[in-house]
Amino acid sequence: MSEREAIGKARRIVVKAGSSSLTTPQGTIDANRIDALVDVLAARRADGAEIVFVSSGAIAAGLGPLGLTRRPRDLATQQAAASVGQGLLFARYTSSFARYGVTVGQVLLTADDMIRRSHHRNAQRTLEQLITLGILPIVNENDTVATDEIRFGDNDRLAALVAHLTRADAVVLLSDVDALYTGDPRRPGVRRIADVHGPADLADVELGGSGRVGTGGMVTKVEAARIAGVPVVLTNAASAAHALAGDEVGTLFHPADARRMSTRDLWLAHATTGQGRVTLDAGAVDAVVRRRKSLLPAGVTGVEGDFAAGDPVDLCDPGGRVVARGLVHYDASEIPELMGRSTRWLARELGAEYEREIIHRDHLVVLTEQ
Ligand SMILES: Nc1ncnc2c1ncn2[C@@H]1O[C@H](COP(=O)(O)OP(=O)(O)O)[C@@H](O)[C@H]1O
Ligand SMILES: N[C@@H](CCC(=O)OP(=O)(O)O)C(=O)O
Repeated sequence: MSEREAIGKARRIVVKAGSSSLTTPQGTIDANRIDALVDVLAARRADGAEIVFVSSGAIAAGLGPLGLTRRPRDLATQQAAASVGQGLLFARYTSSFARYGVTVGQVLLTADDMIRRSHHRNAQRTLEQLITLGILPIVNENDTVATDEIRFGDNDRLAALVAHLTRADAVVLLSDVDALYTGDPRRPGVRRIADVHGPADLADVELGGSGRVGTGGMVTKVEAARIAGVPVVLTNAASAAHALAGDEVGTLFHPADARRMSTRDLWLAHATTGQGRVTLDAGAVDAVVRRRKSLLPAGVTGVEGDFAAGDPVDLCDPGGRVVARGLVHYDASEIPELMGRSTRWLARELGAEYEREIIHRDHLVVLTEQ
């Protein structure tokens, strides 16, 4: 069975729709296009598939009601727009799916829900239970409380992580462009790419930025496809039915072997940015990279940046190359005093709470093999 055929027969599918496919240029929900997409999802569901729908559009749908004509730059206004828009969007989905007797459940995730083990299991359980109960989950980032530091920012990678969480068989990304092209399709002379098997197929592709209301453009879609671990089809909302049927539309990204990484590690590696850098001596690099140990204060030789405990930070070898990323247990300002010290010394001199690692191995992902 070809991968296209497998998508046509997939049991569980994550479908993600971008803001531009769901909202009008005036910053309101586009009821007609939402209904048309719901028609397609309901039909595939009636065919026996379990659909998990990742819907963007909260910020874009909140612009009109807030009297804004373009996506705001500042976080507080984005949060306000998302708060208004998410409610409107979900109300529309509720009534649109009700036409088919389908009940929908809203799942708003924060990045923390992917990394903290307890939250991660919780999100997984919630999604699984919704599906078991025959409810169609509609997922978005909880933009109203997300902050710039720890935030997915784009729903393409969120969709890939949801595919891992729900053990989906395929992902369909619906955008305002019908496929990946060799360059920005707003420019002449570009060619559609039908299949992507690996990085070599992308070597000459110019991955441009987003459209008017989207986030991330092609870069985040390619990244999502890389980490999904299952076939990913990229096309536009008008071709959704064909994509779900396994027809030759859009671009098919064939899966790489990403299944071996946990969702949490994938998130750390691909969906976070280091908020600072911690430099390791050679022994610590070996411990962290090769032996997969926690990072102890004794192996740290330098610290840069202004991060807080819980933030993702990059770990660098003595030459300055990033070798791992992890969630740090200390504020940046605390580390100079701990550097080079044994945990026993720290516990004796500073108190028992300083006996802990700089980064625990469970909160650490290696980014390069040594
Ligand atoms: N190589 C490319 N192939 C296809 N589209 C591209 C490419 N480079 C940039 N783009 C742009 O990416 C946009 C889609 O990304 P985005 O606006 O983030 O969409 P969405 O809201 O659906 O997530 C398209 O409108 C297109 O103009
Ligand atoms: N969570 C945000 C969407 C962010 C995003 O990825 O947007 P898009 O590129 O349109 O899929 C929102 O609902 O506005």
